[in-house]
Amino acid sequence: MSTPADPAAPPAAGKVYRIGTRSSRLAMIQTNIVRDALLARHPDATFEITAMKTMGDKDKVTALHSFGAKSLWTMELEALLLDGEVDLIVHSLKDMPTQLPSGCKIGSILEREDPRDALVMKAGSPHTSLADLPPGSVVGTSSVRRGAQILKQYPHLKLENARGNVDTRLRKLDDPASPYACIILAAAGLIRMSLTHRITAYLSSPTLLHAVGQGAIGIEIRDNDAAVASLVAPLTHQPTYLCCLAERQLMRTLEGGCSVPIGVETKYIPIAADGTSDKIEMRASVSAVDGTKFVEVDDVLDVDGEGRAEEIGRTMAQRMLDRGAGAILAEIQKNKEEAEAAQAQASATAPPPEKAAGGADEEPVDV
Ligand SMILES: NCc1[nH]cc(CCC(=O)O)c1CC(=O)O
Repeated sequence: MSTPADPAAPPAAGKVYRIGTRSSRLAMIQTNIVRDALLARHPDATFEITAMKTMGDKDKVTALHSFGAKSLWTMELEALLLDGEVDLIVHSLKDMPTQLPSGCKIGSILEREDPRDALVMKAGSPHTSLADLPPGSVVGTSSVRRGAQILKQYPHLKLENARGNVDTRLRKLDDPASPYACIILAAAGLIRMSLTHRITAYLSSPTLLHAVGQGAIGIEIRDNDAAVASLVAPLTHQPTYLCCLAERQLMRTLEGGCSVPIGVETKYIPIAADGTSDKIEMRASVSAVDGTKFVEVDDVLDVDGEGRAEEIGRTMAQRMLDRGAGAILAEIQKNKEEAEAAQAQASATAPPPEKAAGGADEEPVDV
């Protein structure tokens, strides 16, 4: 993969580029950000948006993990990309698997929106923080990363799944009949959807480290398409790009094929022109699902191009493994396999469950 560098020749006037995306409201907003940025640079070109519901959008029942969870939301769009039906795909970077299919690559990562998680209280709640909530209060989240870190600090709170897109989750939260005292969402999604007023508090370390890639928009392209590579490269925000490469390499080194509760925070530290390297500060954690075990590392390391950025992710992952993260990961993997076996057994004996109405509005399995 080459560093997104500045531009080659502009596209021929009148050229048509097709942009693939999921059709949720947030995905469309993010796709419009990319389309507008491309159009501003290439007013003579045409950018068409192809929005689709993906398998993950349509089937809310099938055991997600048995399909390799995360790729459910990206693989059909990637098939369109590889077939030449679209020329680029706009994703929330945090929903992109760390291993892309062969023939695909990241062409650009745009400047990150606020990467933190956000606490959203039920409408009319008198509470303003997690610390404020009485014992037994229900936090709505389907993310093991969010759940584990919240239980670690607030073991007296209860977790309940809260699925659906951002609008759906807010509606469920505010329903007086729902059990939720609050939900946790990515601040970036709320901000981009003009829902900033719903943010009760921003959460960050030591309470909650965000997901790998959270808040960033990633553009996926064909790895042999030099024209589209040079079209999208100028949209890259280099500090975001390097931080996200480091985060994705951390995850790739730790996960061994399955998604696990990894939290991360990175900060890009540019150094004045004194000859020293820019640096990335990275803090990362792995937690047991119930929050009882926890490994965290934090350091500031030199970054100099994408190779060094990935090296930072690998180094920090190795330090976590040296400090016992492997045992936590193995336990999570074992629990996952047992749950899948139980599920397989249940679906072999029970009639197939009805498919939920679902829709383009569903967001991916939470991370
Ligand atoms: N899990 C789904 C998802 N994927 C990206 C975002 C928000 C935008 C982002 O983090 O870039 C969300 C919703 C959320 O977690 O609240």
